Amino acid sequence: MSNKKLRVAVLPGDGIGREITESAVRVMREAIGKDKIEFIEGDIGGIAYDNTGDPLPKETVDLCKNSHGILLGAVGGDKWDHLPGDKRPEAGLLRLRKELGVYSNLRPAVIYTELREASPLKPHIIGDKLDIMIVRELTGGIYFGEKERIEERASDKMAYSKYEVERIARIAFEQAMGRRKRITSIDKANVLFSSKLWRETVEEVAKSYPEVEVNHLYIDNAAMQMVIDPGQFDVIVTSNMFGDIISDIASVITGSIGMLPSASMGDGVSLYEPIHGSAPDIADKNIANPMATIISGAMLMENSLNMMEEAQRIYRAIEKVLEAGYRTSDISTKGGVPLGTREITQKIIEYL
Ligand SMILES: NC(=O)c1ccc[n+]([C@@H]2O[C@H](COP(=O)([O-])OP(=O)(O)OC[C@H]3O[C@@H](n4cnc5c(N)ncnc54)[C@H](O)[C@@H]3O)[C@@H](O)[C@H]2O)c1
Ligand SMILES: CC(C)[C@H](C(=O)O)[C@@H](O)C(=O)O
Ligand SMILES: [Mg+2]
Repeated sequence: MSNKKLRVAVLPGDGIGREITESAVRVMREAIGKDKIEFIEGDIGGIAYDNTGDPLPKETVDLCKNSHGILLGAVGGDKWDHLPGDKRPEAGLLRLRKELGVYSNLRPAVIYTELREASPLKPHIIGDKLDIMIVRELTGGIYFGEKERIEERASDKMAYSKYEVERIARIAFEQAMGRRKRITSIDKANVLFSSKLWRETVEEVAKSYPEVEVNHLYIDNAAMQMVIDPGQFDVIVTSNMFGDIISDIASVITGSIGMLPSASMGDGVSLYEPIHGSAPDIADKNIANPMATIISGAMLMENSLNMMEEAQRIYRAIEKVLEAGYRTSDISTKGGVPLGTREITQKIIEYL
């Protein structure tokens, strides 16, 4: 990237996407100081299909590749569910991830002390601390395998190469080295060939990290363990589909899916997005929780713009807003009147 001015691509997408990205951009602008960054909008998902016939127009890919970081809202909605597979909003997002080569998706699931009551789990199950880093492989596996539909039979191939598993395993081990040095690799090696390769490869990479304790779980047991004893997890490394599922479970333990951000990285520009979807049931009502997107924006500033201090101000402001008792409706437990999307955003700005 040779541009002098820092540029962030903003892709609102569908449903609550516009509301939550607007919130994040407002907070980022305030934290950074005006005019230091240009935020340029692009279309993706259903809205892009409506405007151009393609859920990922070439202009959007060009914009992303010419930016220092990308902030995405969410894509999808009933309106586009009837479309053929490659025209669906979700296909636009998958193609973007693939085109950018962002194979490593980091999904930190952290429970804020103030939100313990919002968790569906009992306090003694949550324990003292919940701080899990889910490392999800993002550009391979069943999402991108050969697909076939012949009349009443359909298939999706789940394939992984050793190279793909090795590179994501290394990312996970590096994460673990900076944390509590414990990795849980999740697979289905009792049934799937691709999982057997996954497990063998993780074991091989583990030899270079003797300080890290490695544990393997099958996905079905992992889903149960996440609910009965989430405190056992430090870093989780897993494939594309298992990571998608286990991160939704982890998110709700933290109080709401509206709290979980993500960073997707590869060798080029990185993509930041909340882990939740376009939530069509609450779109345009000013009730969506914008915090996952705001935290994703802060991660973008930290990792892609080298603005560590400014990002820290955002993380702290969110903590202070929660400490002061402000909530959106998805995390509101005490029967008070929850704030709307715009109003909680304003509070976060006030606490910066
Ligand atoms: N990354 C993405 O763009 C992404 C991720 C998941 C789903 N989707 C798409 O989104 C659409 C809806 O999918 P879904 O309903 O299965 O999942 P979803 O994550 O959109 O919603 C699940 C539930 O969580 C709630 N929710 C989600 N985000 C919230 C927020 N920020 N604040 C408060 N509540 C929130 C919703 O209201 C809903 O009740 C589908 O078209 C799906 O394909 C997109
Ligand atoms: C919308 C969909 C393609 C996407 C995924 O499965 O990766 C979403 O669920 C996510 O978690 O980001
Ligand atoms: Mg998902």
